[in-house]
Amino acid sequence: MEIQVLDKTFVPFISAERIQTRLKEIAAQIKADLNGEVPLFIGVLNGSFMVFSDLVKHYDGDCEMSFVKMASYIGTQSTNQVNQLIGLDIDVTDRTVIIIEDIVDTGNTLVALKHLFDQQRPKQVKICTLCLKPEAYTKDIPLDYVAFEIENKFIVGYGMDYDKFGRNIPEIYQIKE
Ligand SMILES: O=P(O)(O)OC[C@H]1O[C@H](OP(=O)(O)OP(=O)(O)O)[C@H](O)[C@@H]1O
Ligand SMILES: Nc1nc2[nH]cnc2c(=O)[nH]1
Repeated sequence: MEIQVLDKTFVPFISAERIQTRLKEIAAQIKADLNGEVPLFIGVLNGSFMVFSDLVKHYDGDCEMSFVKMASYIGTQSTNQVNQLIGLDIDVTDRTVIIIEDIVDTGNTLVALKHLFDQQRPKQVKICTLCLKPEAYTKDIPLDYVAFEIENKFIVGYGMDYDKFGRNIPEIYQIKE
C-alpha cells in the first residue's frame, strides 16, 4: 500500500521480514570473519539507529558499541558537505571497527568517516551498510557487508527520513515517480 510522507508518495520496497533475514546472515558473516576478535560497532546517527539495533541483537558474541553523528542530506538531496555533529568518544587504536550505515549513496559520508578513523590507528575498519546505490556510489572505499543493492531512487523508513519524517516506519519504502 502506498504511503504519504509530507508532500511525497512512497511505495513498499523492502519488507521488515527481508531486512531481518539479511541482517541475521550478515551478523553471522561478521562473526565468522573476525576469528574471535571483539568488534567495535560504530553506528552512524541518525539513520542507522534501527539497523544498528537489529544487527547487534543478531550478533552472537562479545562486542562494544558507540556512535558518531554525521549529516549531509537536506530533503531528498545530498548537500555534498558532510558535517560531523557528534564525534568519536572511544579509543579505536588497534581495534577492529565495523561502521554501520543505513545507506551508502554518493559515499560522501563514508569518505568523511574514513578521515575521522584514519586520524587514529585502528587495526582495521570494515563497512557494513543496509542499502547501497551502486549507480550513485563513485568512491573507491570497499564495502565489506551490503544487505541490499538498490536502484538510484530515494527511499524512506527503517531509520531513514524524508525531511525528518518517516524514520519510524518499520520497513523500507521507495519514492513513487
Ligand atoms: O553516501 P551519502 O550520499 O553521503 O549518503 C548516505 C548518508 O545519508 C544519510 O544520512 P543523512 O546525512 O541524511 O543524515 P541522517 O543519518 O541524520 O538522516 C545516511 O544515513 C547516510 O549516512
Ligand atoms: N532517507 C534517505 N536518506 C538518504 N541518504 C542518502 N540516500 C538516501 C535515501 O535514498 N533516502
